[in-house]
Amino acid sequence: MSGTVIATHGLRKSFGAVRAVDGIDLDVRAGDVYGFLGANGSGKTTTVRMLLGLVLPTAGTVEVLGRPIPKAGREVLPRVGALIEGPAAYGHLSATANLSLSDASGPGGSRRTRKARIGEVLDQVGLGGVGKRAVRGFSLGMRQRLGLAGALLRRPDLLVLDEPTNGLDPQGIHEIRELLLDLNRTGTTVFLSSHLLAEIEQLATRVGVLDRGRMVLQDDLATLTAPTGATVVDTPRAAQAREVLGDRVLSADGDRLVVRGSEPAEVNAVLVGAGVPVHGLTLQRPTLEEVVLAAAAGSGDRVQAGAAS
Ligand SMILES: Nc1ncnc2c1ncn2[C@@H]1O[C@H](COP(=O)(O)OP(=O)(O)OP(=O)(O)O)[C@@H](O)[C@H]1O
Repeated sequence: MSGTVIATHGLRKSFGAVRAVDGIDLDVRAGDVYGFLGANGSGKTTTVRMLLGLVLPTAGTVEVLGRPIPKAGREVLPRVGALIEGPAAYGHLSATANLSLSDASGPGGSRRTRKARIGEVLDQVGLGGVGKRAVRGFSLGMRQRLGLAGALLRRPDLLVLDEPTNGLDPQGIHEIRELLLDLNRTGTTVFLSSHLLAEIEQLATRVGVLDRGRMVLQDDLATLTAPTGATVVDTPRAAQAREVLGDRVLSADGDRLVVRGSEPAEVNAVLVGAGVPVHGLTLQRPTLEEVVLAAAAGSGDRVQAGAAS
């Protein structure tokens, strides 16, 4: 698979006077882990629903795997695994029975391979030991994993996940992250929404930021957090270092200076040559949080920066 996997143009959804999604152009490419970041209520779920043909846009177009949605949904959606808010399951049935039902009810699931595929996806999401247990007794995290198992049943080319780590404990979050990265390494394009900046920063190769229905930023994470051309120096003799470096010092904060120049070794040589001890040198890079804050005043504090462990 190559090229564009999700493309929307001017995608909009209004609910009465509320523009939940306000003219967005998503650009997701094969091989991406695309992090769709936005505060609660910014329009992520509505967008995801439009990608899957569950909600009709008010205006604009959606293409998934090169085909228009909802028109070509029957052809495209069997190649897409999806997990959207609060996956539903029958509580009185086992995990295996639930997966068997959803495989049988959707298009394209071969009965011959069903049992093997179910066993495989339960193992993948860490539910291998509890496949026979009734879902009624599952924790929220286990239900979330079961939903993810359902999304993986057809070995999709594209996974679309709305807040996939909601309700998981730190260990569960870690496991899902590893699983998504593994799937991505073996060729699955992953589109996931989250309100957690740290989660997106740890997972995504490409980032889109939604703020009150509008896209305020979309680019590769590596580009967004590329070195700024400055070096951060830690030295116990900051005053002396400032004298040596003169107007190359862009800012100073205690023992830490930001110095113009993208070769730490060169900065080190200048300082050490002048007898200034250096404790640390790093290339300065903006964090995703800083980039998001700069792109949309007000949106950065609505997106949760808290660590996704
Ligand atoms: N069916 C609906 N009818 C009316 N308004 C809606 C409907 N669905 C969503 N909205 C509104 O659209 C806006 C975007 O909601 P949406 O659920 O897409 O956001 P979100 O980013 O997914 O947030 P969350 O993470 O809280 O689900 C909100 O103001 C919401 O109240």
